[in-house]
Order: sequence, then structure tokens, then C-alpha cells
Amino acid sequence: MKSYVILNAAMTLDGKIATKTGNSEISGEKDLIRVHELRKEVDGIMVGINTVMVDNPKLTAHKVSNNIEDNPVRIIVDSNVRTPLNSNVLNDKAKTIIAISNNALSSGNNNEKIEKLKKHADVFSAGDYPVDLIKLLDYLYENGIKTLMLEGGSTLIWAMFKHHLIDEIRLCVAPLIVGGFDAKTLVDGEGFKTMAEGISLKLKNSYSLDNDLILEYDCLY
Ligand SMILES: NC(=O)c1ccc[n+]([C@@H]2O[C@H](COP(=O)([O-])OP(=O)(O)OC[C@H]3O[C@@H](n4cnc5c(N)ncnc54)[C@H](O)[C@@H]3O)[C@@H](O)[C@H]2O)c1
Ligand SMILES: Nc1nc(=O)c(N)c(NC[C@H](O)[C@H](O)[C@H](O)COP(=O)(O)O)[nH]1
Repeated sequence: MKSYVILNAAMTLDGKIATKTGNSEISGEKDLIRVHELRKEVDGIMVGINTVMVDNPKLTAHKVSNNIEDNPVRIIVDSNVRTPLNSNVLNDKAKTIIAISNNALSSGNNNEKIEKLKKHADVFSAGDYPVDLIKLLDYLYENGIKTLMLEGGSTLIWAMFKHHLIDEIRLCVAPLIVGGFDAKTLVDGEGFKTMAEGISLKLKNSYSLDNDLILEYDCLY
């Protein structure tokens, strides 16, 4: 069994989730409240290591609650043990799991860093390289994370789609165009070769929040 995964993200109308410089303040205030309500509802929240390095997010429900018990378990997918020790995700506001690769664990080069991380987080290893997402989701489910919010970024979102691990999408489309070959889109990675291989979606809800449009889809595999 694996966790039920809800991808939540905000993109510009031209499909970017950050500018070429990594700036990603896209959602309006009402959408951010929606995101934090969702963080409060789910058991876990997962991001890729680049999102931690670029945004230094807290990944708590701090906009809607001060109660630590409302915060989901934070999961960082970090094959090479790059999580900075002063990251907000290592604060004491919620439990954190750092998922690393078996190669990073067995090389011996990261022993000191792993010991330091273990003071603030659980460290779980799966897959030689990169992190084996299927094993990670099994582990999360076995450890009580039945619902998991995926917050990005583009590379991890691709890997999760490739393995058919995303069940639902909640997307904020902001009325903005930023362009840029190097700006991250909702899904990057290697991509499928044909439309036929693409993930089909079923639109189940759509509504406006001020100037933002919220779209909700189920993934059909
Ligand atoms: N607008 C939004 O909703 C939103 C949300 C989150 C992040 N972002 C933006 O996304 C950008 C970061 O995205 P990104 O694509 O560079 O990085 P990412 O956050 O997706 O992290 C990718 C990294 O995760 C690691 N990883 C470990 N195991 C992996 C696996 N099995 N598959 C894939 N990756 C694995 C790799 O080191 C990889 O480079 C930032 O600019 C951030 O601001 C935007
Ligand atoms: N829905 C959404 N709208 C945005 O405009 C935006 N930038 C993100 N991005 C998610 C990403 O993970 C951010 O880093 C956190 O939103 C940082 O916020 P916190 O410190 O965790 O509250 N997500």
C-alpha cells in the first residue's frame, strides 16, 4: 500500500512554477490560505531538495494554525544528503523525514552530516541512486502517512508522475506570464515521447479565488 498523493502547486498561465531566477511567489493570499488548510488536513508534505535549497520553506500550516499538532510530517527527497543544517524544515515545528539514497548512505562520505541531521530528523534510505520513490511511499504509508501532499518542484513532480504515484492534482493558475527557457515548469524531467504516453486527467472541480483559478483533477492510470 502507498500514501494517497495530492499534487498541489501554483503556476503562471504560461505553465511556470518559478522564474528563471527561482522566484516563485505566484499565489494570491487566498490561495495560500487554501494551501495551508490542505497542509493541515494531510498526514505528510513532500518536496524535492532543490525546493528546500531555493525557497527554504517551513512546510507547516502556519498561516491557519499555531498548533504544532496541525502540521504534517515533512518529507525531503534528498539523494545526496544536501539538506542544509540551518534549513527551516529542520525546525522543531513538525517531524521531518529526510529520504536519501543507499549510495549516499554506504559511501561513508556523509556519515558526519547524517549524524547531525538525525538530531532534527529521521533519515530513511531507499534505492541505490536516486531515492526509490515507490519504496519511500510504502515506508510512509506503513508509518501512518495515508495522505501525502506533494509541493514540488518540477523534477520531483516528473519522477512521481513517471511512476504513476500521483492520485490527484490541485493547481492554482495565476494571471501572470513570465516566460524563459530556464524557468521551471509544472513538470520538467525527461518527459514522455508521445501524447499517448501522457497521464490522462479528469477535471472534477474549478473555481476562482480572487484573480487565481483553482483546478482540481483526478489522475487516470
Ligand atoms: N510554484 C510552486 O507551486 C512551487 C512549488 C515548489 C517548488 N517550486 C519551485 O521549484 C523549483 C525547484 O524545482 P526543481 O525541479 O529544481 O527541484 P525539486 O525541488 O524537484 O528537487 C529535485 C531534486 O530532488 C532530488 N531527488 C531525489 N530523488 C529523486 C527522484 N527519485 N526523482 C527526482 N528527483 C529526486 C534530486 O537531487 C533532484 O535534483 C524552485 O525554484 C521552487 O521555487 C515552485
Ligand atoms: N501553492 C503555492 N503557491 C506559491 O505561490 C508558491 N510559491 C508555492 N510554493 C511552494 C513552495 O514549497 C514554497 O517554498 C512554500 O510555499 C514556502 O512557504 P512556507 O514557508 O512553507 O509557508 N506554492
